[in-house]
Amino acid sequence: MTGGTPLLRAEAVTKRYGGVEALRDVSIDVRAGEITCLLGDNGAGKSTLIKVLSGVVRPDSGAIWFDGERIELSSPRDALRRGIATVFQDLALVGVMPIYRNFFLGREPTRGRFSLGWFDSRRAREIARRELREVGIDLRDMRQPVETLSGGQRQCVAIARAVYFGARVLILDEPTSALGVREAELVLRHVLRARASGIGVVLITHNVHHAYPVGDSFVVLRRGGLEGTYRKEDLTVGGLVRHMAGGAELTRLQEDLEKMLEAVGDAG
Ligand SMILES: Nc1ncnc2c1ncn2[C@@H]1O[C@H](COP(=O)(O)OP(=O)(O)OP(=O)(O)O)[C@@H](O)[C@H]1O
Repeated sequence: MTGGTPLLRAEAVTKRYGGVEALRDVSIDVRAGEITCLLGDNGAGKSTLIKVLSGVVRPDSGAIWFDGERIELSSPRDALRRGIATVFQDLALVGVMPIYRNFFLGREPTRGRFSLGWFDSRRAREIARRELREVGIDLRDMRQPVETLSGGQRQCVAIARAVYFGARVLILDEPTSALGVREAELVLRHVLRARASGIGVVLITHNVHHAYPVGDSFVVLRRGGLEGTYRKEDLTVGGLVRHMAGGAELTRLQEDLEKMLEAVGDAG
C-alpha cells in the first residue's frame, strides 16, 4: 500500500434509493499522481459513487475527506471549486458551438479593465489550440464546431478543459466506452499526462484491458458493495478479470463443480 494521505477519500459510504441499496459501506482512496480505476458490472454502484464524489448526490452515511480534511460536498459547483472535476458521459459540450467556445464555456477570458469586458476570442482560440496540441490534437481551426471532432477528440477537449481550469482530482466516467482502439489510446494517453502532472485521476470503466495498463490501483464494486481494492503490483490482468467476474463466487462455483465431478467419479 502506498503511504501518505490520499487527496480524496470516501469512507464507508452508503446510499439508498428507496428500497435499493446503490452503495453499501464503500470506501475509495484517490491519490495525487495516480490513476485509481473504478470497475464493476452494470448496476454495481459506480455512477452512484462518482456522483457522491462530485457533489451530485449526498450519501446517507459515510464521510468524504479532501486533503486530510473532512468535508461535505453541497453541490457539483462546490466540488469543482475545491478542484474535483468530473467529466460525465455527456461531456457537457455543445455540439454546434466552436471548439474554443466549448473550452471556455462559462469561464470566458475577458478583455478590458472592467468585469464586463468583452470575450477575448483570439486569446481563447490560442489557449485552446495550445492545450489541445499538447495532448496530440493538432487542429487548424478552433472555430469549427465541436461536433465535427471524433469521439476521442471530444473526450480530450472535455478533459483538457478540466485540467486547464485547475482540476486536482479528475473523475472520468467511462471515457473510452464506444471508442475504437486508436481513439481509446488517444484518450488514455491524455489520462496518463494528467497523472504525470500530479492530478489524482479516477477512471471508471467496464474494460479491464483499458484499465489495467494505466491504473495504479483498482477498486472493484459488486452489487453496491466493495468487492476489493487492489494495487497494480499485487494483481495480474487475469486476476482483475476474475475479480470483475465475481471472484470468490466463481471460485466457489468451480469448487462445487469439482466436488460434484469427484462424487460422480466415485460412484462410477
Ligand atoms: N436515481 C435512482 N433511483 C433509483 N435507483 C437508482 C438510482 N440510481 C441508481 N439506482 C440503482 O442503484 C444501483 C446502482 O446503480 P449505478 O448506476 O450506480 O450502477 P453502475 O455501476 O454505474 O451501473 P452502469 O455501469 O450500468 O452505469 C442500481 O441497482 C440502480 O438501478
